[in-house]
Amino acid sequence: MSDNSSHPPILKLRNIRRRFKLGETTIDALNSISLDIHAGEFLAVWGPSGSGKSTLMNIIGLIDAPTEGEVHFDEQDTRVLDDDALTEFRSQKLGFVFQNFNLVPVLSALENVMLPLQIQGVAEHEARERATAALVDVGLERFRDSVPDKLSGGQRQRVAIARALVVNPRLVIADEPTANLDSENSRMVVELMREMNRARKVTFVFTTHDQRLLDHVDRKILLRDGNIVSDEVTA
Ligand SMILES: Nc1ncnc2c1ncn2[C@@H]1O[C@H](COP(=O)(O)OP(=O)(O)OP(=O)(O)O)[C@@H](O)[C@H]1O
Repeated sequence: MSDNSSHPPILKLRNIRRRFKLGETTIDALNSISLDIHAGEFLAVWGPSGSGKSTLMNIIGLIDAPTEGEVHFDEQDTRVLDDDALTEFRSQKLGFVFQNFNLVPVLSALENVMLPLQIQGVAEHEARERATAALVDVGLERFRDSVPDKLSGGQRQRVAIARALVVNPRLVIADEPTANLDSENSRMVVELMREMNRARKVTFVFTTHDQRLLDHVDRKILLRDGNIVSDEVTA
């Protein structure tokens, strides 16, 4: 973990509870979770299926709101933000990487990477330049005109990482980024994220079941039954 604990955290969660109601049944997906994420961290959340990893990532990504508790992002208490403000906040400050890549199939790699910039209202020529630079960074410039179907799984995930990074987000959230990749592509994707973290100080938080990915992290948080059972700094 980088030694920046004197700076305010990017993300501060306090006493987060997330409860789902399914008819008569209540599911406590998260119970009183508190944690801080600081700039520069490379952090994994792991734990068994159903332990609350995706629920936690949705709350960190400001996609879902907790039933109880506080989420502060860059010292902003997100409870006071309305839906439009939250959408704006997400598009400016967060990058997302998904296990299924979530690329738009009819768009080229370059157009996929341009999308978040266009959503922000960045002019076409600037969006094109920045997206091209992001594809160079992930080593895929020569595939800029290829649609996702023509790319391997590992290449698709690298396009998705370029798309997440092109907005210079404060935090990149990756939910099981290697779940659909073979071991060689998983290794490449992890190394790429690690390189972006070390060289560019990009802050990553991701979920994983993959022990090889856990070997590369600075900090790992183990969830079980919606509780943090360990929060271990390994670097
Ligand atoms: N939208 C929802 N409605 C009802 N229950 C939900 C909802 N989302 C999650 N849950 C429940 O909350 C608990 C935690 O689920 P979550 O998906 O966060 O776990 P997970 O650790 O990400 O699991 P996996 O590794 O299988 O993806 C589970 O019992 C799940 O069934």
